[in-house]
Amino acid sequence: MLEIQGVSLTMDEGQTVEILRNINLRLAEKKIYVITGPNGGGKSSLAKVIMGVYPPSAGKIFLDGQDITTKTITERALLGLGYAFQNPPRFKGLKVKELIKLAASTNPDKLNIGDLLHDVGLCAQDYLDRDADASLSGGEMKRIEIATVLARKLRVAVFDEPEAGIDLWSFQRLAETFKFIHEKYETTILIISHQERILDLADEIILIANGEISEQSDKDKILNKILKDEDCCSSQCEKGVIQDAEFAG
Ligand SMILES: Nc1ncnc2c1ncn2[C@@H]1O[C@H](COP(=O)(O)OP(=O)(O)OP(=O)(O)O)[C@@H](O)[C@H]1O
Repeated sequence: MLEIQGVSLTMDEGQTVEILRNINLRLAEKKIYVITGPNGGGKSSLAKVIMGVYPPSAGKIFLDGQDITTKTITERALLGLGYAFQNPPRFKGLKVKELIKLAASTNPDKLNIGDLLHDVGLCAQDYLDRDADASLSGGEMKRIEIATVLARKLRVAVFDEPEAGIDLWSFQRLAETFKFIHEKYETTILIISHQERILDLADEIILIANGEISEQSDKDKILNKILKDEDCCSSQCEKGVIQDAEFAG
C-alpha cells in the first residue's frame, strides 16, 4: 500500500546536510508500524517526506501503486494520507468543533465529535466551543490535532510523537484509541515514538539512526536491542573520544 523506494533527503543550510539515506520501506494495509531511534536520527524528516512537506532528493513514494513523489501535501491528503505533527499548528478564527468538522468532511461515516474528543482524553463540553488558537496549551492542541486525524477515513495515518506533552492519564486512552482505529478501519498506522506502550502496539518496529533504517523487525527483537542499548549511533560515540574538544565555563 505505501512503498518508499530508495528515498534520500539532503538539505542545503549553507552546507549540504544528508538527513536520509536510501530508505526502503513497504508498509502493508491495516498494520501498525512504529518508527523509533535516537534523537536526530531522521524519523520526523521521513514522515515529512511521506507527507510531502519535504521533497526527497532521490527515490520514489507510491501509494496503492500510484507514484505520489511529486504530489503536493493537499493532493496527498485527498488520497488519504494524514499527519499529526510533533508540534501542531494553531488555527486563528476556528473553533475546535469547526476544525474537527472540516477534517471529517470527506469521511462518509457519521462521527460524534464529542466521542472523538473523548478518545483523545478531552471533555467535549469544555472544548467544543473553544478557539483552536494559541489560547490552548501544547498538550491540548496536540490532542485536538490527533482527533482531526481520527476524524478522517484514511489510508495511512502518520503520528509524530503523539506522547509528547500528553499527560499519563490521557496517554493511556490514546494508546487504546490507536488500537481501536486499527481494528475498526483499514488504515495503516505509522507512529513515531519513544514510548514503550506505543512500541508495544506495533506489528513491526522500524529503527532509524543516522538517516538510515538500521533494523526492521518484530517488536520483541527490537525492544531487546534497545533495552540493551546496542548500536546507539556509532562506534565513536563514547565519552572522551574527542581529544581536542572545546571547553565551556
Ligand atoms: N530543515 C532542516 N534543515 C537542516 N537540518 C535539518 C532540518 N530538519 C532536520 N534537520 C536535521 O536532520 C536530522 C534529523 O532530524 P529529525 O527531526 O528528522 O530527527 P528525529 O529522528 O525526528 O529526532 P527526534 O527524535 O529528536 O524528534 C537532525 O540532525 C536535524 O538537525
